[in-house]
Amino acid sequence: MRNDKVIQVEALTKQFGDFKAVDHISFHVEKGEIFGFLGANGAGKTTAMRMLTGLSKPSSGKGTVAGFDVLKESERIKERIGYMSQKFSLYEDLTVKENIRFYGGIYGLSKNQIEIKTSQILQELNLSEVGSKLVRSLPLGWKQRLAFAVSMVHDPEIVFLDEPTGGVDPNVRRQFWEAIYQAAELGRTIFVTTHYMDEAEYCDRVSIMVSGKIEALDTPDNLKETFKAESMDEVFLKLAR
Ligand SMILES: Nc1ncnc2c1ncn2[C@@H]1O[C@H](COP(=O)(O)OP(=O)(O)OP(=O)(O)O)[C@@H](O)[C@H]1O
Repeated sequence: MRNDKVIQVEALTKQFGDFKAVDHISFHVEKGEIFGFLGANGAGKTTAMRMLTGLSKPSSGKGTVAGFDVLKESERIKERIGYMSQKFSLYEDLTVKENIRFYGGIYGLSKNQIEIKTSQILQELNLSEVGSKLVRSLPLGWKQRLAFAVSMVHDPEIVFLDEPTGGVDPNVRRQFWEAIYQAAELGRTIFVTTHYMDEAEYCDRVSIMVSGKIEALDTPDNLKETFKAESMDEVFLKLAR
């Protein structure tokens, strides 16, 4: 892992009226890192992620994502990142191939690049046989893997995953995590929110957000040691209750 900071923020804050949904968070993420972003419901994860992905303007604070300023260069940031939301954005009424082509087009890939990417993704995901099927007909786990691949169609430096594995069983989640590891091995940085504490164990480092603030940030092993806990589940319960 090289020591490049691909995300670096200082005192980043988002205020809705008098309420600070994100309250002066400061942290960095290194290139190729799998960074877990944890917190109970309503802790402020999605709000923070929206600021990091250029979808929402911070109320105060500063920082860079992929080398661009979160306050002034949100459009540049969007070009350099991938994003997979909780309700991932595949079109159910389009086929697998059509979805890949559509997003390739959105990200400005040439026709040729789109064709190459399409066969690459279908092959990597073992989806060649269902390329012409409607996304609607695929099992949820396949859709999640496809959405992840599509979020990287433009070779982004950082991929933001917002609870990417909701609703599928542990086996299917493990397969998804294999895909995450593969992407990280290629030097891609992964920023992932999850409610599953076994997934937190798979991350290089984990931050835990409580009421808009980052209350802890370290490797899973160090967090367990610091909080005298057997598992990340216990760490999370001690902090976020
Ligand atoms: N546009 C908004 N206006 C006012 N309050 C908001 C807005 N967006 C979010 N909030 C509030 O900010 C807080 C943090 O919400 P956020 O969605 O970031 O939490 P979260 O950690 O992502 O939760 P979850 O895990 O449920 O997605 C919540 O109390 C929410 O009600």
